[in-house]
Amino acid sequence: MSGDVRPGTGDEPATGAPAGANGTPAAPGPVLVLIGPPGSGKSKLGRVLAHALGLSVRDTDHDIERTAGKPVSDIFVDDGEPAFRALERQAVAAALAEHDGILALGGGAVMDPGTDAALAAYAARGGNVVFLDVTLAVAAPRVGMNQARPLLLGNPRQRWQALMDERRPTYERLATLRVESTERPAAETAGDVVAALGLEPVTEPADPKHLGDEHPDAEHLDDERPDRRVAAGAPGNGLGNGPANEQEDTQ
Ligand SMILES: Nc1ncnc2c1ncn2[C@@H]1O[C@H](COP(=O)(O)OP(=O)(O)O)[C@@H](O)[C@H]1O
Ligand SMILES: O=C(O)C1=C[C@@H](OP(=O)(O)O)[C@@H](O)[C@H](O)C1
Ligand SMILES: [Mg+2]
Repeated sequence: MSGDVRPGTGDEPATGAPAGANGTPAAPGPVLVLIGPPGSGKSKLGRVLAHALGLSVRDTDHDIERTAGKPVSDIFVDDGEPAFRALERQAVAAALAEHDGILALGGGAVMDPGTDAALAAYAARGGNVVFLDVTLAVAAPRVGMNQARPLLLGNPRQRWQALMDERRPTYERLATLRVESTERPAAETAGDVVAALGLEPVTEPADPKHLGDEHPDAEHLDDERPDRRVAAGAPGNGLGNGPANEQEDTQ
């Protein structure tokens, strides 16, 4: 296990509230929310966790792209970052209110004061805010020169570190659980999250439609086709493993 639970929450039930099916908090909202910088693996872990737990996954970047009808990178170029952040604020609020599975946020979402407050309230009512912590050395090859991350264009390593330095205090303050996203396979990191929160993996593969595959832009947004993304469950934790999990993301 690499990670820690925020002091004061470690002795409580995984969801901090009487649990429903597979850790679903009694209070409305996602089973868990993934936060962290670009390349920490929020989008990927979201899908792996959802598949392993038999839950649906929602990624606010995908919601924003669907609303805007274009990729995040185009929103930044055509409309500017403030317009993207406004869409993101709405997308996160809607997802926190509506979604009851796994929720992956964009890396900068937590810096919006309204989103910050909404996540703090979600955690206060027993929600799980999972900070995927990662070093520049691990994140840099993952994000690379990917044009889909407009904030990293120019000098990706310098930009990434500057963003992380600015955001780390917020990630740490909001997190109820911090897990290190290292060079291990994503399924192992997901296993840490599952174990720390006391969630129950399913043994049968989840229906692909629960993995975001129905998203109209899924092919563009995410070239990991869910039905071939997660291989056979790893012994003991029901999580997929291996090369099928290591394909390239765009967000
Ligand atoms: N644990 C991991 N091991 C190897 N590659 C990973 C891991 N987690 C994510 N990746 C890869 O890194 C890239 C960025 O991951 P992604 O989930 O999009 O990060 P985020 O949503 O946090 O920006 C993707 O190509 C993804 O497949
Ligand atoms: O860090 C950020 O401000 C951003 C991160 C991206 O999401 P990922 O963290 O999933 O890459 C995406 O929301 C947008 O490019 C802005
Ligand atoms: Mg992402």
